[in-house]
Amino acid sequence: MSPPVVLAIAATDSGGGAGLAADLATFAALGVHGACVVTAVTAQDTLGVRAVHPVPFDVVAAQLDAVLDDLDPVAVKTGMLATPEIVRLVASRCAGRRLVVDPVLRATTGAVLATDDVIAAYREHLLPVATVATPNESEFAALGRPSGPNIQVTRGGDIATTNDHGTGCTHSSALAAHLAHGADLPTAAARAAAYVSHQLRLGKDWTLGRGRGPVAHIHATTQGEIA
Ligand SMILES: Nc1ncnc2c1ncn2[C@@H]1O[C@H](COP(=O)(O)OP(=O)(O)OP(=O)(O)O)[C@@H](O)[C@H]1O
Ligand SMILES: Cc1ncc(COP(=O)(O)O)c(N)n1
Repeated sequence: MSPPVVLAIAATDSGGGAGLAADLATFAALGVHGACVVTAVTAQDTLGVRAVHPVPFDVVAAQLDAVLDDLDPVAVKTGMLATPEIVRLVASRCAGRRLVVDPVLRATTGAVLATDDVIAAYREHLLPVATVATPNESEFAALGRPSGPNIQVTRGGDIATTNDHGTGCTHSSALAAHLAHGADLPTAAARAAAYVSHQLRLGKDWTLGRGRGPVAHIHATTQGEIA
């Protein structure tokens, strides 16, 4: 049987920890086929963001058309959306699907990834059509503390690790993957939290880069079989 298709609409992270790298690795780990629409290219590593280059709007729209026309994703997750025009496009084209919105406004390392007009577009256009939105505390505050059953504020957890770059991306992608498999929202949320804490535990002693390392997205036993 074919796997469900899940679409990630987000930005690249050259360090491979956050954004689309985290999204596609999580999709692979959880048995869904991942499609991706690139909204921006970031020059980034475990220490910080050096540059952000938004993809032109018509190229983002063309990627989205291609995926929606041909692959009919059962669930969509959004990460960094870069411009208010992209936020509005995603809201109009993805409303009605299982839509997980992770409002990426700032990197853990401090860089601002969304301007005020992007935040306003989230509030007006994207949050109202989300199946679930997963801001962390500071994103929740920046969005004006929106209320509603579809707002699930994320709050870190009890695993002590500095290898947590891309945790929010990983969590929202896991949520979308479980929704695509047919889980209801409470079940998908519980499974996503369990996946993230399990993978954070597996990667907590890794030393990749000099800053905040990535989550170990793929189960450790596969490493033993390959190496
Ligand atoms: N240290 C941890 N131990 C266990 N679970 C965690 C931990 N950190 C995060 N999680 C899980 O991942 C979810 C998302 O984490 P968090 O709230 O830190 O996201 P975030 O701040 O958006 O992350 P990022 O800044 O990487 O995008 C949490 O709700 C929780 O389920
Ligand atoms: C392309 C991209 N998307 C999302 C994040 C947020 O992840 P984090 O908060 O872990 O830095 C990021 N840093 N870069």
